[in-house]
Amino acid sequence: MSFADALEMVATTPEINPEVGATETVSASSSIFWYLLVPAISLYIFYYWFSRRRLNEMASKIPGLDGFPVLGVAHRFFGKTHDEIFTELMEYIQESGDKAGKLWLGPRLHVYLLDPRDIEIILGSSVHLDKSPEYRFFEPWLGDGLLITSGNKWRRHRKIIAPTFHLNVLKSFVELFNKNTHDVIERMKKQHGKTFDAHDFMSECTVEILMETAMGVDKKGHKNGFEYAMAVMKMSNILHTRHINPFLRLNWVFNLTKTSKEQVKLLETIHGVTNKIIENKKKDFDSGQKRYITSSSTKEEDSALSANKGLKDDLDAHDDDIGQKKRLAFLDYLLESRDNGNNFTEDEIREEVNTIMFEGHDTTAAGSSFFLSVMGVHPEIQDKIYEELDAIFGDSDRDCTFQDTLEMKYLERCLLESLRMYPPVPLIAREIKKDVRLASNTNIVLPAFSTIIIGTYALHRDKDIFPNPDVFDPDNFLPEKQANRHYYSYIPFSAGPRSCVGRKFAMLKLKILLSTILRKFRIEADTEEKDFKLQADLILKRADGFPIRLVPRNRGKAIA
Ligand code: HEM
Repeated sequence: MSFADALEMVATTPEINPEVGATETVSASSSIFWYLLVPAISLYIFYYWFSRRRLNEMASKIPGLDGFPVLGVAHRFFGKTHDEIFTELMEYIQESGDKAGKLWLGPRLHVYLLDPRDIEIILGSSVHLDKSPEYRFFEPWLGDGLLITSGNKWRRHRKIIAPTFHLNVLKSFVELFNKNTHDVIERMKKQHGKTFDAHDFMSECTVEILMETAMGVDKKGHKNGFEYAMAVMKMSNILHTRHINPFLRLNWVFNLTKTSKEQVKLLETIHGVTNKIIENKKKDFDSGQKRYITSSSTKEEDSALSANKGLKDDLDAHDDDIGQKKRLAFLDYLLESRDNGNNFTEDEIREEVNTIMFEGHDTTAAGSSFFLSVMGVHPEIQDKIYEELDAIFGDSDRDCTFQDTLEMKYLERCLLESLRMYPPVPLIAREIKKDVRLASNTNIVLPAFSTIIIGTYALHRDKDIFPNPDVFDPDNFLPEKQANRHYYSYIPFSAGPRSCVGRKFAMLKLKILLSTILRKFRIEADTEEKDFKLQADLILKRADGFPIRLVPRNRGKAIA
Protein backbone atom coordinates (compact mmCIF):
# COMPACT_ATOMS: atom_id res chain seq x y z
CA MET A 1 0.00 0.00 0.00
CA SER A 2 0.95 3.63 -0.22
CA PHE A 3 2.58 3.60 3.22
CA ALA A 4 5.44 1.52 1.79
CA ASP A 5 5.63 3.95 -1.14
CA ALA A 6 5.73 6.82 1.32
CA LEU A 7 8.60 5.34 3.28
CA GLU A 8 10.45 4.53 0.09
CA MET A 9 10.11 8.10 -1.09
CA VAL A 10 11.09 9.55 2.26
CA ALA A 11 14.11 7.24 2.42
CA THR A 12 15.32 8.36 -1.03
CA THR A 13 18.00 11.01 -0.41
CA PRO A 14 19.67 13.16 -3.06
CA GLU A 15 23.02 11.73 -4.30
CA ILE A 16 26.19 13.56 -3.27
CA ASN A 17 28.45 14.85 -6.05
CA PRO A 18 31.82 13.03 -5.47
CA GLU A 19 33.76 15.79 -7.27
CA VAL A 20 33.15 18.20 -4.42
CA GLY A 21 35.26 15.86 -2.22
CA ALA A 22 36.05 16.15 1.48
CA THR A 23 38.33 19.00 2.46
CA GLU A 24 39.80 19.77 5.86
CA THR A 25 37.50 22.78 6.27
CA VAL A 26 34.51 20.56 5.69
CA SER A 27 35.72 17.99 8.19
CA ALA A 28 36.33 20.71 10.85
CA SER A 29 32.88 22.19 10.40
CA SER A 30 31.34 18.73 10.41
CA SER A 31 32.92 17.96 13.84
CA ILE A 32 31.53 21.26 15.19
CA PHE A 33 28.20 20.26 13.74
CA TRP A 34 28.27 16.93 15.63
CA TYR A 35 29.41 18.62 18.86
CA LEU A 36 26.39 20.91 18.65
CA LEU A 37 23.95 18.33 17.40
CA VAL A 38 24.31 15.87 20.27
CA PRO A 39 23.54 18.39 23.07
CA ALA A 40 20.74 19.93 20.96
CA ILE A 41 19.05 16.54 20.54
CA SER A 42 19.54 15.71 24.22
CA LEU A 43 18.06 19.07 25.18
CA TYR A 44 15.10 18.51 22.88
CA ILE A 45 14.47 15.01 24.30
CA PHE A 46 14.60 16.42 27.83
CA TYR A 47 12.24 19.27 26.90
CA TYR A 48 9.87 16.82 25.14
CA TRP A 49 9.88 14.47 28.15
CA PHE A 50 9.43 17.34 30.62
CA SER A 51 6.60 19.02 28.71
CA ARG A 52 4.73 15.69 28.48
CA ARG A 53 5.39 14.59 32.09
CA ARG A 54 1.96 15.61 33.29
CA LEU A 55 0.23 14.03 30.27
CA ASN A 56 2.15 10.77 30.74
CA GLU A 57 1.42 10.69 34.47
CA MET A 58 -2.31 11.16 33.90
CA ALA A 59 -2.31 8.63 31.07
CA SER A 60 -0.58 6.05 33.28
CA LYS A 61 -3.72 5.90 35.44
CA ILE A 62 -5.89 4.97 32.42
CA PRO A 63 -5.94 1.27 31.52
CA GLY A 64 -5.16 0.34 27.93
CA LEU A 65 -2.44 0.07 25.32
CA ASP A 66 0.85 1.97 25.63
CA GLY A 67 2.81 0.77 22.61
CA PHE A 68 6.21 2.16 21.60
CA PRO A 69 7.51 5.74 21.79
CA VAL A 70 6.74 7.70 18.57
CA LEU A 71 4.70 4.85 17.03
CA GLY A 72 2.32 4.17 19.92
CA VAL A 73 0.24 1.15 18.92
CA ALA A 74 0.35 1.90 15.19
CA HIS A 75 2.66 -1.10 14.59
CA ARG A 76 -0.30 -3.36 15.39
CA PHE A 77 -2.08 -2.04 12.29
CA PHE A 78 0.72 -2.31 9.72
CA GLY A 79 0.04 -4.80 6.94
CA LYS A 80 -3.54 -5.38 8.08
CA THR A 81 -6.70 -4.69 6.14
CA HIS A 82 -9.25 -2.25 7.54
CA ASP A 83 -11.65 -5.04 8.50
CA GLU A 84 -8.86 -6.91 10.34
CA ILE A 85 -7.96 -3.75 12.26
CA PHE A 86 -11.61 -3.18 13.18
CA THR A 87 -12.07 -6.77 14.40
CA GLU A 88 -8.83 -6.69 16.40
CA LEU A 89 -9.72 -3.42 18.13
CA MET A 90 -13.26 -4.52 18.97
CA GLU A 91 -12.03 -7.85 20.31
CA TYR A 92 -9.45 -6.08 22.44
CA ILE A 93 -12.05 -3.66 23.86
CA GLN A 94 -14.53 -6.43 24.63
CA GLU A 95 -11.94 -8.74 26.20
CA SER A 96 -10.37 -5.99 28.34
CA GLY A 97 -13.76 -5.14 29.85
CA ASP A 98 -12.51 -1.58 30.48
CA LYS A 99 -15.14 1.15 30.19
CA ALA A 100 -12.41 3.69 29.51
CA GLY A 101 -9.17 2.78 27.78
CA LYS A 102 -6.17 4.51 26.27
CA LEU A 103 -4.51 4.04 22.94
CA TRP A 104 -1.40 5.97 21.88
CA LEU A 105 -1.28 6.65 18.16
CA GLY A 106 2.07 8.24 17.45
CA PRO A 107 2.63 10.77 20.24
CA ARG A 108 -1.09 11.47 20.60
CA LEU A 109 -3.19 10.10 23.43
CA HIS A 110 -6.60 8.71 22.47
CA VAL A 111 -9.03 7.57 25.18
CA TYR A 112 -12.18 5.63 24.35
CA LEU A 113 -15.22 5.86 26.59
CA LEU A 114 -17.94 3.22 26.90
CA ASP A 115 -19.81 4.21 30.04
CA PRO A 116 -22.95 6.25 29.19
CA ARG A 117 -22.35 8.50 32.23
CA ASP A 118 -18.90 9.46 30.92
CA ILE A 119 -20.21 9.79 27.38
CA GLU A 120 -22.85 12.23 28.63
CA ILE A 121 -20.13 14.40 30.19
CA ILE A 122 -18.54 14.84 26.76
CA LEU A 123 -21.46 14.76 24.30
CA GLY A 124 -24.02 16.47 26.55
CA SER A 125 -21.70 19.38 27.29
CA SER A 126 -21.75 22.76 25.60
CA VAL A 127 -18.02 23.08 26.36
CA HIS A 128 -16.47 19.95 24.82
CA LEU A 129 -17.70 20.72 21.33
CA ASP A 130 -14.44 20.68 19.38
CA LYS A 131 -13.77 17.89 16.95
CA SER A 132 -10.42 16.11 17.29
CA PRO A 133 -7.54 17.08 14.93
CA GLU A 134 -8.13 13.86 12.95
CA TYR A 135 -11.20 15.53 11.34
CA ARG A 136 -8.83 18.05 9.68
CA PHE A 137 -8.04 15.46 7.00
CA PHE A 138 -11.53 16.24 5.71
CA GLU A 139 -10.55 19.85 4.97
CA PRO A 140 -9.58 19.55 1.29
CA TRP A 141 -12.98 17.91 0.77
CA LEU A 142 -15.46 19.58 3.15
CA GLY A 143 -13.58 22.82 3.83
CA ASP A 144 -14.47 24.11 7.29
CA GLY A 145 -18.08 22.91 7.13
CA LEU A 146 -20.50 22.06 9.94
CA LEU A 147 -19.10 18.58 10.61
CA ILE A 148 -15.60 19.80 11.45
CA THR A 149 -15.78 23.50 12.25
CA SER A 150 -15.87 24.89 15.79
CA GLY A 151 -16.55 27.99 17.90
CA ASN A 152 -18.70 30.84 16.66
CA LYS A 153 -18.72 29.61 13.07
CA TRP A 154 -20.16 26.26 14.15
CA ARG A 155 -22.81 28.00 16.31
CA ARG A 156 -23.83 30.39 13.49
CA HIS A 157 -24.01 27.66 10.85
CA ARG A 158 -25.82 25.19 13.09
CA LYS A 159 -28.46 27.86 13.88
CA ILE A 160 -29.08 28.37 10.18
CA ILE A 161 -28.89 24.73 9.03
CA ALA A 162 -30.78 22.85 11.79
CA PRO A 163 -34.20 24.48 11.01
CA THR A 164 -33.89 23.50 7.34
CA PHE A 165 -34.39 19.89 8.51
CA HIS A 166 -37.46 20.77 10.62
CA LEU A 167 -40.37 18.34 10.44
CA ASN A 168 -42.49 20.78 8.42
CA VAL A 169 -39.81 20.81 5.72
CA LEU A 170 -39.39 17.03 5.88
CA LYS A 171 -43.11 16.43 5.40
CA SER A 172 -42.93 18.28 2.10
CA PHE A 173 -40.27 15.75 0.97
CA VAL A 174 -42.53 12.69 1.35
CA GLU A 175 -43.57 12.75 -2.32
CA LEU A 176 -39.93 12.91 -3.47
CA PHE A 177 -38.92 10.12 -1.06
CA ASN A 178 -41.64 7.98 -2.68
CA LYS A 179 -40.71 8.92 -6.25
CA ASN A 180 -37.02 8.11 -5.75
CA THR A 181 -37.88 4.87 -3.98
CA HIS A 182 -39.95 3.76 -7.00
CA ASP A 183 -37.02 4.66 -9.27
CA VAL A 184 -34.53 2.53 -7.32
CA ILE A 185 -37.00 -0.36 -7.16
CA GLU A 186 -37.28 -0.26 -10.98
CA ARG A 187 -33.46 -0.46 -11.19
CA MET A 188 -33.25 -3.29 -8.64
CA LYS A 189 -35.97 -5.27 -10.43
CA LYS A 190 -33.49 -5.80 -13.27
CA GLN A 191 -31.43 -7.93 -10.85
CA HIS A 192 -34.39 -10.30 -10.50
CA GLY A 193 -33.31 -13.68 -9.09
CA LYS A 194 -29.63 -12.66 -8.98
CA THR A 195 -27.52 -11.88 -5.92
CA PHE A 196 -26.36 -8.25 -6.04
CA ASP A 197 -24.75 -5.66 -3.76
CA ALA A 198 -27.57 -3.64 -2.17
CA HIS A 199 -25.14 -0.83 -1.31
CA ASP A 200 -24.57 0.07 -4.99
CA PHE A 201 -28.29 0.78 -5.32
CA MET A 202 -28.78 2.38 -1.92
CA SER A 203 -25.90 4.81 -2.35
CA GLU A 204 -27.05 6.03 -5.78
CA CYS A 205 -30.60 6.37 -4.49
CA THR A 206 -29.58 8.30 -1.36
CA VAL A 207 -27.47 10.71 -3.43
CA GLU A 208 -30.43 11.33 -5.77
CA ILE A 209 -32.81 11.85 -2.86
CA LEU A 210 -30.51 14.49 -1.36
CA MET A 211 -30.21 16.26 -4.71
CA GLU A 212 -33.97 16.46 -5.15
CA THR A 213 -34.90 17.29 -1.54
CA ALA A 214 -32.31 19.25 0.48
CA MET A 215 -30.59 20.65 -2.64
CA GLY A 216 -33.79 21.15 -4.62
CA VAL A 217 -32.41 20.29 -8.09
CA ASP A 218 -33.84 17.83 -10.63
CA LYS A 219 -31.68 14.69 -10.71
CA LYS A 220 -32.19 14.44 -14.49
CA GLY A 221 -29.67 17.27 -14.86
CA HIS A 222 -27.20 15.45 -12.55
CA LYS A 223 -26.74 11.93 -13.82
CA ASN A 224 -23.46 11.18 -12.04
CA GLY A 225 -24.83 10.24 -8.60
CA PHE A 226 -23.26 6.77 -8.71
CA GLU A 227 -19.85 8.13 -9.75
CA TYR A 228 -20.07 10.63 -6.87
CA ALA A 229 -20.96 7.88 -4.36
CA MET A 230 -18.03 5.70 -5.49
CA ALA A 231 -15.59 8.63 -5.24
CA VAL A 232 -16.84 9.29 -1.69
CA MET A 233 -16.26 5.64 -0.77
CA LYS A 234 -12.65 5.80 -1.99
CA MET A 235 -12.05 9.12 -0.21
CA SER A 236 -13.34 7.61 3.05
CA ASN A 237 -10.84 4.79 2.63
CA ILE A 238 -7.98 7.26 2.16
CA LEU A 239 -8.98 9.33 5.19
CA HIS A 240 -9.27 6.24 7.37
CA THR A 241 -5.81 5.08 6.28
CA ARG A 242 -4.44 8.46 7.38
CA HIS A 243 -6.18 8.16 10.76
CA ILE A 244 -4.48 4.91 11.66
CA ASN A 245 -1.05 5.53 10.13
CA PRO A 246 1.01 8.04 12.17
CA PHE A 247 3.34 8.77 9.20
CA LEU A 248 0.54 9.52 6.77
CA ARG A 249 -0.94 11.86 9.34
CA LEU A 250 1.90 14.22 8.43
CA ASN A 251 0.82 16.28 5.43
CA TRP A 252 4.34 16.46 4.00
CA VAL A 253 4.65 12.67 4.02
CA PHE A 254 1.15 12.16 2.64
CA ASN A 255 1.80 14.66 -0.16
CA LEU A 256 4.71 12.50 -1.34
CA THR A 257 2.51 9.46 -1.87
CA LYS A 258 0.60 8.24 -4.93
CA THR A 259 -2.52 8.23 -2.78
CA SER A 260 -2.42 12.03 -2.48
CA LYS A 261 -2.57 12.27 -6.30
CA GLU A 262 -5.52 9.89 -6.28
CA GLN A 263 -7.17 12.11 -3.66
CA VAL A 264 -6.85 15.12 -5.98
CA LYS A 265 -8.64 13.19 -8.76
CA LEU A 266 -11.41 11.96 -6.45
CA LEU A 267 -11.99 15.48 -5.17
CA GLU A 268 -12.30 16.73 -8.75
CA THR A 269 -15.19 14.25 -9.24
CA ILE A 270 -16.82 15.06 -5.90
CA HIS A 271 -16.54 18.84 -6.22
CA GLY A 272 -17.58 18.64 -9.89
CA VAL A 273 -20.93 17.22 -8.76
CA THR A 274 -21.49 19.61 -5.84
CA ASN A 275 -20.42 22.70 -7.82
CA LYS A 276 -22.91 21.83 -10.57
CA ILE A 277 -25.68 21.44 -7.99
CA ILE A 278 -24.93 24.91 -6.61
CA GLU A 279 -24.65 26.45 -10.06
CA ASN A 280 -28.02 25.06 -11.21
CA LYS A 281 -29.76 25.95 -7.97
CA LYS A 282 -28.42 29.50 -8.13
CA LYS A 283 -29.83 29.95 -11.63
CA ASP A 284 -33.31 28.96 -10.40
CA PHE A 285 -33.04 30.92 -7.19
CA ASP A 286 -31.76 34.10 -8.79
CA SER A 287 -34.56 33.96 -11.36
CA GLY A 288 -37.05 34.02 -8.47
CA GLN A 289 -37.87 30.29 -8.20
CA LYS A 290 -37.71 29.82 -4.43
CA ARG A 291 -39.24 26.71 -2.86
CA TYR A 292 -41.26 28.05 0.06
CA ILE A 293 -42.68 25.24 2.17
CA THR A 294 -45.82 25.74 4.18
CA SER A 295 -46.95 22.78 6.19
CA SER A 296 -47.72 22.14 9.83
CA SER A 297 -46.93 19.50 12.39
CA THR A 298 -47.69 18.55 15.96
CA LYS A 299 -45.28 17.80 18.81
CA GLU A 300 -46.38 14.14 18.80
CA GLU A 301 -45.49 13.82 15.10
CA ASP A 302 -42.18 15.48 15.78
CA SER A 303 -41.19 13.15 18.61
CA ALA A 304 -42.23 10.11 16.54
CA LEU A 305 -39.13 10.64 14.38
CA SER A 306 -36.72 10.58 17.32
CA ALA A 307 -34.42 7.57 17.51
CA ASN A 308 -33.92 8.22 21.22
CA LYS A 309 -37.04 9.77 22.67
CA GLY A 310 -35.38 10.85 25.93
CA LEU A 311 -32.81 13.09 24.28
CA LYS A 312 -33.90 16.54 23.19
CA ASP A 313 -31.90 18.97 21.11
CA ASP A 314 -32.22 21.90 18.71
CA LEU A 315 -33.93 19.68 16.12
CA ASP A 316 -36.88 19.01 18.38
CA ALA A 317 -39.87 21.27 17.95
CA HIS A 318 -40.32 24.10 20.43
CA ASP A 319 -43.73 25.49 21.31
CA ASP A 320 -43.37 28.39 18.89
CA ASP A 321 -42.36 25.97 16.12
CA ILE A 322 -45.64 24.20 16.00
CA GLY A 323 -48.34 25.08 13.50
CA GLN A 324 -47.98 26.61 10.06
CA LYS A 325 -44.78 28.45 9.24
CA LYS A 326 -43.26 29.44 5.92
CA ARG A 327 -39.84 27.81 5.54
CA LEU A 328 -37.16 27.17 2.95
CA ALA A 329 -35.35 23.87 2.38
CA PHE A 330 -31.58 23.61 2.90
CA LEU A 331 -29.93 25.06 -0.23
CA ASP A 332 -32.70 27.60 -0.87
CA TYR A 333 -32.19 28.87 2.67
CA LEU A 334 -28.41 29.06 2.33
CA LEU A 335 -28.82 31.14 -0.83
CA GLU A 336 -31.32 33.35 0.96
CA SER A 337 -28.78 33.64 3.81
CA ARG A 338 -26.21 34.83 1.29
CA ASP A 339 -28.46 37.77 0.47
CA ASN A 340 -30.00 38.61 3.85
CA GLY A 341 -28.39 39.67 7.14
CA ASN A 342 -26.81 36.23 7.69
CA ASN A 343 -24.19 36.97 5.01
CA PHE A 344 -23.33 33.39 4.10
CA THR A 345 -20.39 33.55 1.69
CA GLU A 346 -20.07 31.55 -1.54
CA ASP A 347 -17.28 29.49 0.08
CA GLU A 348 -19.43 28.75 3.12
CA ILE A 349 -22.27 27.58 0.86
CA ARG A 350 -19.87 25.23 -0.95
CA GLU A 351 -18.55 23.84 2.35
CA GLU A 352 -22.01 23.10 3.65
CA VAL A 353 -23.27 21.57 0.40
CA ASN A 354 -20.27 19.23 0.43
CA THR A 355 -20.88 18.42 4.10
CA ILE A 356 -24.58 17.62 3.71
CA MET A 357 -24.05 15.64 0.50
CA PHE A 358 -21.47 13.45 2.28
CA GLU A 359 -23.07 13.12 5.72
CA GLY A 360 -26.53 12.79 4.25
CA HIS A 361 -25.89 10.03 1.73
CA ASP A 362 -23.14 7.67 2.91
CA THR A 363 -24.67 7.22 6.38
CA THR A 364 -28.15 6.38 5.11
CA ALA A 365 -26.76 4.21 2.29
CA ALA A 366 -24.95 2.13 4.92
CA GLY A 367 -27.97 2.17 7.28
CA SER A 368 -30.38 0.94 4.60
CA SER A 369 -27.92 -1.65 3.23
CA PHE A 370 -27.36 -3.12 6.69
CA PHE A 371 -31.12 -3.21 7.27
CA LEU A 372 -31.72 -5.08 4.01
CA SER A 373 -28.94 -7.59 4.64
CA VAL A 374 -30.17 -8.24 8.17
CA MET A 375 -33.68 -8.84 6.82
CA GLY A 376 -32.19 -11.33 4.36
CA VAL A 377 -30.91 -13.48 7.22
CA HIS A 378 -34.02 -13.15 9.46
CA PRO A 379 -37.07 -14.31 7.47
CA GLU A 380 -39.10 -14.62 10.69
CA ILE A 381 -38.59 -10.90 11.39
CA GLN A 382 -39.52 -10.02 7.81
CA ASP A 383 -42.78 -11.92 8.32
CA LYS A 384 -43.66 -9.72 11.28
CA ILE A 385 -42.92 -6.59 9.28
CA TYR A 386 -45.14 -7.87 6.46
CA GLU A 387 -47.93 -8.41 8.93
CA GLU A 388 -47.66 -4.78 10.04
CA LEU A 389 -47.34 -3.40 6.48
CA ASP A 390 -50.27 -5.48 5.23
CA ALA A 391 -52.39 -4.12 8.08
CA ILE A 392 -51.50 -0.55 7.06
CA PHE A 393 -51.64 -0.86 3.25
CA GLY A 394 -53.67 -4.01 2.55
CA ASP A 395 -53.33 -4.88 -1.14
CA SER A 396 -52.97 -1.28 -2.22
CA ASP A 397 -49.96 -0.05 -4.18
CA ARG A 398 -50.53 3.52 -3.02
CA ASP A 399 -47.62 5.72 -1.92
CA CYS A 400 -46.56 5.79 1.70
CA THR A 401 -47.77 8.86 3.61
CA PHE A 402 -46.26 10.56 6.63
CA GLN A 403 -49.18 9.23 8.71
CA ASP A 404 -48.35 5.65 7.59
CA THR A 405 -44.80 6.01 8.91
CA LEU A 406 -46.21 6.79 12.36
CA GLU A 407 -47.98 3.45 12.37
CA MET A 408 -44.88 1.41 11.50
CA LYS A 409 -44.04 0.61 15.11
CA TYR A 410 -42.45 -2.80 14.50
CA LEU A 411 -40.52 -1.70 11.42
CA GLU A 412 -39.23 1.25 13.46
CA ARG A 413 -37.99 -1.11 16.19
CA CYS A 414 -36.21 -3.19 13.54
CA LEU A 415 -34.62 -0.04 12.11
CA LEU A 416 -33.45 1.12 15.55
CA GLU A 417 -32.05 -2.36 16.25
CA SER A 418 -30.23 -2.35 12.93
CA LEU A 419 -28.71 1.06 13.82
CA ARG A 420 -27.74 -0.39 17.21
CA MET A 421 -25.86 -3.37 15.86
CA TYR A 422 -24.51 -1.60 12.78
CA PRO A 423 -24.26 2.13 13.59
CA PRO A 424 -23.21 3.82 10.31
CA VAL A 425 -20.97 6.20 12.29
CA PRO A 426 -19.07 3.71 14.47
CA LEU A 427 -17.15 6.31 16.44
CA ILE A 428 -17.16 10.01 17.24
CA ALA A 429 -14.02 11.88 18.29
CA ARG A 430 -13.64 15.12 20.22
CA GLU A 431 -10.67 17.05 21.52
CA ILE A 432 -11.14 18.23 25.10
CA LYS A 433 -9.60 21.60 25.90
CA LYS A 434 -9.57 21.04 29.68
CA ASP A 435 -9.10 18.07 32.01
CA VAL A 436 -12.22 15.95 32.58
CA ARG A 437 -12.77 13.68 35.58
CA LEU A 438 -14.78 10.56 34.75
CA ALA A 439 -18.10 9.86 36.48
CA SER A 440 -17.62 6.08 36.28
CA ASN A 441 -14.19 6.14 37.94
CA THR A 442 -13.22 9.34 39.72
CA ASN A 443 -9.55 8.27 39.86
CA ILE A 444 -9.30 8.80 36.12
CA VAL A 445 -8.86 12.31 34.76
CA LEU A 446 -8.74 12.71 30.99
CA PRO A 447 -5.92 15.11 30.13
CA ALA A 448 -6.69 18.30 28.21
CA PHE A 449 -5.82 18.18 24.50
CA SER A 450 -6.26 14.45 24.15
CA THR A 451 -8.60 12.81 21.64
CA ILE A 452 -11.71 11.34 23.26
CA ILE A 453 -13.33 8.56 21.25
CA ILE A 454 -16.96 7.74 21.78
CA GLY A 455 -17.10 4.22 20.40
CA THR A 456 -20.73 3.95 19.28
CA TYR A 457 -20.28 0.45 17.88
CA ALA A 458 -18.61 -0.91 21.03
CA LEU A 459 -21.13 0.90 23.27
CA HIS A 460 -24.08 -0.62 21.40
CA ARG A 461 -22.53 -4.09 21.80
CA ASP A 462 -21.93 -3.75 25.56
CA LYS A 463 -23.55 -6.75 27.26
CA ASP A 464 -24.09 -4.73 30.45
CA ILE A 465 -26.44 -2.49 28.46
CA PHE A 466 -27.86 -4.86 25.85
CA PRO A 467 -27.95 -8.47 27.09
CA ASN A 468 -27.14 -10.75 24.11
CA PRO A 469 -25.66 -7.79 22.23
CA ASP A 470 -24.79 -9.82 19.11
CA VAL A 471 -28.35 -11.05 18.61
CA PHE A 472 -30.71 -9.00 16.42
CA ASP A 473 -33.67 -8.40 18.72
CA PRO A 474 -36.13 -5.59 17.83
CA ASP A 475 -37.65 -5.96 21.31
CA ASN A 476 -34.62 -4.08 22.65
CA PHE A 477 -36.65 -1.05 21.57
CA LEU A 478 -39.89 -1.82 23.33
CA PRO A 479 -40.86 1.40 25.18
CA GLU A 480 -40.37 -0.19 28.63
CA LYS A 481 -36.86 -1.38 27.72
CA GLN A 482 -35.91 2.03 26.34
CA ALA A 483 -37.22 3.73 29.47
CA ASN A 484 -34.89 1.61 31.64
CA ARG A 485 -31.72 2.52 29.80
CA HIS A 486 -29.43 5.51 30.27
CA TYR A 487 -30.16 8.04 27.48
CA TYR A 488 -26.54 8.00 26.33
CA SER A 489 -26.40 4.21 25.93
CA TYR A 490 -27.93 4.37 22.44
CA ILE A 491 -26.50 7.13 20.23
CA PRO A 492 -26.46 6.20 16.52
CA PHE A 493 -26.98 9.90 15.69
CA SER A 494 -24.67 11.13 18.48
CA ALA A 495 -26.42 13.28 21.09
CA GLY A 496 -26.29 16.70 22.73
CA PRO A 497 -25.68 20.07 21.08
CA ARG A 498 -23.57 18.54 18.24
CA SER A 499 -25.89 15.70 17.37
CA CYS A 500 -26.74 14.81 13.78
CA VAL A 501 -28.79 17.55 12.08
CA GLY A 502 -30.17 15.02 9.59
CA ARG A 503 -31.50 12.43 12.04
CA LYS A 504 -35.21 13.12 11.40
CA PHE A 505 -34.61 13.37 7.67
CA ALA A 506 -32.84 9.99 7.86
CA MET A 507 -35.53 8.27 9.93
CA LEU A 508 -38.38 9.46 7.69
CA LYS A 509 -36.57 8.63 4.47
CA LEU A 510 -35.48 5.19 5.71
CA LYS A 511 -39.01 4.30 6.81
CA ILE A 512 -40.46 5.22 3.41
CA LEU A 513 -37.65 3.61 1.38
CA LEU A 514 -37.42 0.35 3.35
CA SER A 515 -41.16 -0.17 3.89
CA THR A 516 -41.81 0.32 0.15
CA ILE A 517 -39.10 -2.20 -0.77
CA LEU A 518 -40.52 -4.71 1.73
CA ARG A 519 -44.08 -4.22 0.46
CA LYS A 520 -42.89 -5.45 -2.92
CA PHE A 521 -40.15 -7.97 -2.17
CA ARG A 522 -39.00 -10.66 0.19
CA ILE A 523 -35.27 -10.29 0.84
CA GLU A 524 -33.00 -13.35 0.72
CA ALA A 525 -29.31 -13.68 1.58
CA ASP A 526 -26.89 -16.60 1.76
CA THR A 527 -24.39 -15.33 4.35
CA GLU A 528 -25.12 -15.77 8.03
CA GLU A 529 -25.07 -12.68 10.22
CA LYS A 530 -22.09 -13.95 12.26
CA ASP A 531 -20.07 -14.02 9.00
CA PHE A 532 -20.60 -10.33 8.18
CA LYS A 533 -17.10 -8.84 7.90
CA LEU A 534 -17.22 -5.30 9.20
CA GLN A 535 -14.90 -2.45 8.37
CA ALA A 536 -15.01 1.14 9.52
CA ASP A 537 -13.76 3.58 6.88
CA LEU A 538 -15.34 6.55 8.69
CA ILE A 539 -18.67 4.92 7.89
CA LEU A 540 -19.30 1.31 8.94
CA LYS A 541 -19.58 -1.05 5.96
CA ARG A 542 -19.42 -4.73 5.20
CA ALA A 543 -16.00 -5.55 3.73
CA ASP A 544 -17.70 -8.38 1.80
CA GLY A 545 -20.35 -6.05 0.34
CA PHE A 546 -24.09 -6.32 1.01
CA PRO A 547 -25.18 -9.31 -1.10
CA ILE A 548 -28.97 -9.84 -1.23
CA ARG A 549 -31.59 -11.28 -3.60
CA LEU A 550 -35.09 -9.92 -4.17
CA VAL A 551 -38.08 -12.21 -4.62
CA PRO A 552 -41.41 -10.55 -5.57
CA ARG A 553 -43.91 -10.87 -2.72
CA ASN A 554 -47.28 -12.48 -3.04
CA ARG A 555 -48.94 -9.93 -0.78
CA GLY A 556 -51.26 -11.17 1.92
CA LYS A 557 -49.78 -14.65 1.60
CA ALA A 558 -46.32 -13.80 2.88
CA ILE A 559 -46.98 -15.35 6.25
CA ALA A 560 -47.19 -19.08 5.82
C1 HEM B 1 -28.67 6.83 9.33
C2 HEM B 1 -28.26 8.02 9.00
C3 HEM B 1 -27.34 8.90 9.81
C4 HEM B 1 -26.56 8.61 10.88
C5 HEM B 1 -26.41 7.26 11.58
C6 HEM B 1 -25.88 9.82 11.26
C7 HEM B 1 -25.02 9.94 12.33
C8 HEM B 1 -24.36 11.10 12.68
C9 HEM B 1 -23.44 11.20 13.79
C10 HEM B 1 -23.06 10.07 14.73
C11 HEM B 1 -22.98 12.47 13.81
C12 HEM B 1 -21.94 13.05 14.76
C13 HEM B 1 -20.61 12.85 14.05
C14 HEM B 1 -19.44 13.33 14.80
O1 HEM B 1 -19.56 14.06 15.80
O2 HEM B 1 -18.35 12.97 14.35
C15 HEM B 1 -23.60 13.18 12.72
C16 HEM B 1 -23.38 14.51 12.43
C17 HEM B 1 -23.93 15.15 11.36
N1 HEM B 1 -24.84 14.64 10.48
FE1 HEM B 1 -25.61 12.76 10.49
N2 HEM B 1 -26.23 10.81 10.39
C18 HEM B 1 -27.14 10.30 9.50
C19 HEM B 1 -27.77 10.99 8.49
C20 HEM B 1 -27.58 12.31 8.21
C21 HEM B 1 -28.29 13.03 7.19
C22 HEM B 1 -29.40 12.44 6.33
C23 HEM B 1 -27.78 14.30 7.18
C24 HEM B 1 -28.18 15.48 6.32
C25 HEM B 1 -29.12 15.47 5.43
C26 HEM B 1 -26.76 14.38 8.20
C27 HEM B 1 -26.00 15.49 8.49
C28 HEM B 1 -25.12 15.60 9.55
C29 HEM B 1 -24.35 16.79 9.85
C30 HEM B 1 -24.35 18.09 9.06
C31 HEM B 1 -23.61 16.52 11.00
C32 HEM B 1 -22.67 17.48 11.75
C33 HEM B 1 -23.48 18.19 12.82
C34 HEM B 1 -22.67 19.12 13.70
O3 HEM B 1 -21.48 18.89 13.92
O4 HEM B 1 -23.26 20.09 14.19
N3 HEM B 1 -26.67 13.15 8.80
N4 HEM B 1 -24.44 12.32 12.05
